[in-house]
Amino acid sequence: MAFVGDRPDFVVGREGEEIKRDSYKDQGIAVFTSGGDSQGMNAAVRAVVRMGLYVGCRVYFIKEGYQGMCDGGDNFVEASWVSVSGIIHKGGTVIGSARCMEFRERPGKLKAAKNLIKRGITNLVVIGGDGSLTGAHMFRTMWADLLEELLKNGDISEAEKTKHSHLNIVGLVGSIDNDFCGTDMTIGTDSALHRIMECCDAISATAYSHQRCFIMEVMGRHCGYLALVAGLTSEADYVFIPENPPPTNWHEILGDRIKSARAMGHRLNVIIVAEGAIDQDGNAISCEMVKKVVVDETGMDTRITILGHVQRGGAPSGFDRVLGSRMGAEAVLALMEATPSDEPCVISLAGNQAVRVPLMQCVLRTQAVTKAMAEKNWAEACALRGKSFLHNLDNYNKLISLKPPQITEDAGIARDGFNMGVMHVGSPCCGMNAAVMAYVRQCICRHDVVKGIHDGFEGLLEGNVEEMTWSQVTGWVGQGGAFLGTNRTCLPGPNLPKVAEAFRTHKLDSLLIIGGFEAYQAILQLYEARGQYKEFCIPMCVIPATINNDVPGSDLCVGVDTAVNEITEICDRIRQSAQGSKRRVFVVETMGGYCGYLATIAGMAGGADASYIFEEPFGVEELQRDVRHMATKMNEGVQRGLILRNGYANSNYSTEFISKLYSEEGKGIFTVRTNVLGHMQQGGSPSVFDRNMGTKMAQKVINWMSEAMRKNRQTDGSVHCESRQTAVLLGLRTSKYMFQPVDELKSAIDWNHHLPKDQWWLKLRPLKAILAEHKEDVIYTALNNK
Ligand SMILES: Nc1ncnc2c1ncn2[C@@H]1O[C@H](COP(=O)(O)OP(=O)(O)OP(=O)(O)O)[C@@H](O)[C@H]1O
Ligand SMILES: O=P(O)(O)OC[C@H]1O[C@](O)(CO)[C@@H](O)[C@@H]1O
Ligand SMILES: [Mg+2]
Repeated sequence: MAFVGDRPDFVVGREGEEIKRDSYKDQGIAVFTSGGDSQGMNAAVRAVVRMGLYVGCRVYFIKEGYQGMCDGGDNFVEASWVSVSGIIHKGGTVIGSARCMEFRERPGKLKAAKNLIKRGITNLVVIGGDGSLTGAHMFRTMWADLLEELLKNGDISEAEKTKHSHLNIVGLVGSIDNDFCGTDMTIGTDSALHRIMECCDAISATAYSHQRCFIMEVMGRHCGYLALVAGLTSEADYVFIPENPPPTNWHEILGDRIKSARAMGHRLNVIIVAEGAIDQDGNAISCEMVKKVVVDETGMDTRITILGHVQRGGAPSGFDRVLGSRMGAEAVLALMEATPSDEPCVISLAGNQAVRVPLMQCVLRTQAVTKAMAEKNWAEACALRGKSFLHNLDNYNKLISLKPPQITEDAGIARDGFNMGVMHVGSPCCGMNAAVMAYVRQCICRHDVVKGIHDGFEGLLEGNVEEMTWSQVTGWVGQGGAFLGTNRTCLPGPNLPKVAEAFRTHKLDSLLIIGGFEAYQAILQLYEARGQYKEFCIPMCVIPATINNDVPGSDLCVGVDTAVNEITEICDRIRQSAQGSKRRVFVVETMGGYCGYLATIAGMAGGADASYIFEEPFGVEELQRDVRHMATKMNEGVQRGLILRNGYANSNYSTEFISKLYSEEGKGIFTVRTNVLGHMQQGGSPSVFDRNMGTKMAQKVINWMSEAMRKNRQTDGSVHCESRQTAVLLGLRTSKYMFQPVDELKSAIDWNHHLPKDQWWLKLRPLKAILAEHKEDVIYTALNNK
């Protein structure tokens, strides 16, 4: 979705057609949430309402899911712009949800159909899990038949039947389980993982103190996604999931694993059990059973913690708020663009893109997983869950198999492998340690030697280099900052001879730099100096890791997700601080260098009224317009305003200037307070996404590095390579990880501001504006058109 050329009151739908504001005047849309609630449902509801109003529809809530649809009456409520104010940060669903037996049966569906027809509603946005969407699919399949019966019973007229002959349905997958085939992530899963990870971190602390073994049950009646990802990102000793039951002798394996870990000096063990875990025969594996095995096999002091509904509660993560917002807006456009011959669709996430996938296809695939599990075809069940599931499973198995007992530090690891350097360049960020941990362990497994270079190039020049060990990186995945130390200012360029000498001294066969824009610059400088220094003719790679999200060649950097969450949470708290006080506007300054990603995405997640960034030039006109807009909102009952400003947005229109402007112009209407967030954005506990991304990227680099070193091994055993394909950056582009020569990325950069020329997220800004917009007469100009 984007604005069209110089006509900002038009948006373009996904298919390229123009949709004018009010182009669907008086169409009726209803939105409802169904099944288990999930964090982010409110963001989706808000987006459906506001995008629906933008295109001119009448929007209705159906309260309490299918139950409300069957019951009718007060459960149908017309929505307004204000009715979804102040809900984006709330967990659960403000319009209520239910599991409804009545709707499963024909009489229930008849009642629901009649209630819709009587209100002229034939456009539905269903937000729910696999069950809710399956129900929607059945409802639509039976629609013509239901209408026939309603007519026969005299419940509707012939005219009503003709007018409502077609039911349009678009589904949004809202469920913490991530069990619906066809989307990478369901709305709520990321937040549930946040909750689980907070608990894992907390449990680990008490487990450490008492040297205990903890068995944690996480949700997922039929799906092991939550357990799997939680296990991977908390370095759990064992994970039980339904799709991939453990070997029949799991009792012994589990016992041995725990005993070996203790022999290595580990003070604690964590075992994660999915609620729906089963064995090879399909029998449930409960926490009690696992506890008995642990106690019998090891005699360990063992405790069970069942997380339960805690996982579905609490504030949604930044990711879920943005996901819900994007999906909700896209659902409205999909409904409006649908023709009677179109199949109903589900709005799903493929990489960074919102895409429309046929509902029926997703339902059938989701049902196929159930069938595969019933037939004990585990490989098929895992494959049907999708690429991301398989990837996590593979990663988990590799990390686990990397752990003792197979490999111990004193087991005589061959020292004739490659010497692989790893360091950080740039500012620290969350997820860096996870990447180092995964890299180190897998190198050791391949019998390579990892040279950990402390404090970037400064450390290298000072000889601060050590061989890294297995146990050294235990527990690193969940830790923020950069244990290896990092340095932003010392680049190799001015010190090439000394850097070359250090490469020689440490006999480096490859180099991985995990860091920000400066990490990219460093590898580029080394690559460009290959002609003078043969020491730099080794495979080199960058993993982009910075909260700025300004590294070329990658849509996302490690560390960004944690920063977005930090900012989003702080904004929630800042806004809440003004509860009960008079109308107030907060001006919040975020980090990001020249990149406006954080201000934009955290602004979208926090429901900000405006966000000022360098990429979208603004001047007095825009500022005046926004101040007036804020005043209008306040006059109409909105109590608090939130303005985000990226630190480098404009050197003249500083944070202080903007605060003063709002203050002066808002006199008598609202007061203004300023917050400069600073380094708290870099800190905190790494989000699950960043832990996972760091681990995943390191895994990919290992494979690439090993192949590059092997291919370029000389007869004397040294490594020598010159091609541009051997100095690369690993980036996430749309939904693919790609190794791109650093040299090729040079032309994709605005070197004056250290920014990629093409930034995918800028296309989200018009949506952000629509969702924050209030008055009909306020027309936003879109960035893309400037
Ligand atoms: N086959 C079906 N036919 C009609 N309605 C269904 C069907 N399956 C589910 N529904 C309706 O959807 C509701 C929610 O389904 P379910 O309890 O499976 O939750 P869900 O949407 O899968 O969410 P989650 O699993 O995340 O809690 C059911 O209570 C029922 O009203
Ligand atoms: O709230 P209820 O009905 O107990 O639902 C619990 C179930 O909901 C889910 O969390 C999905 O929302 C399942 O994983 C879990 O088994
Ligand atoms: Mg379900």
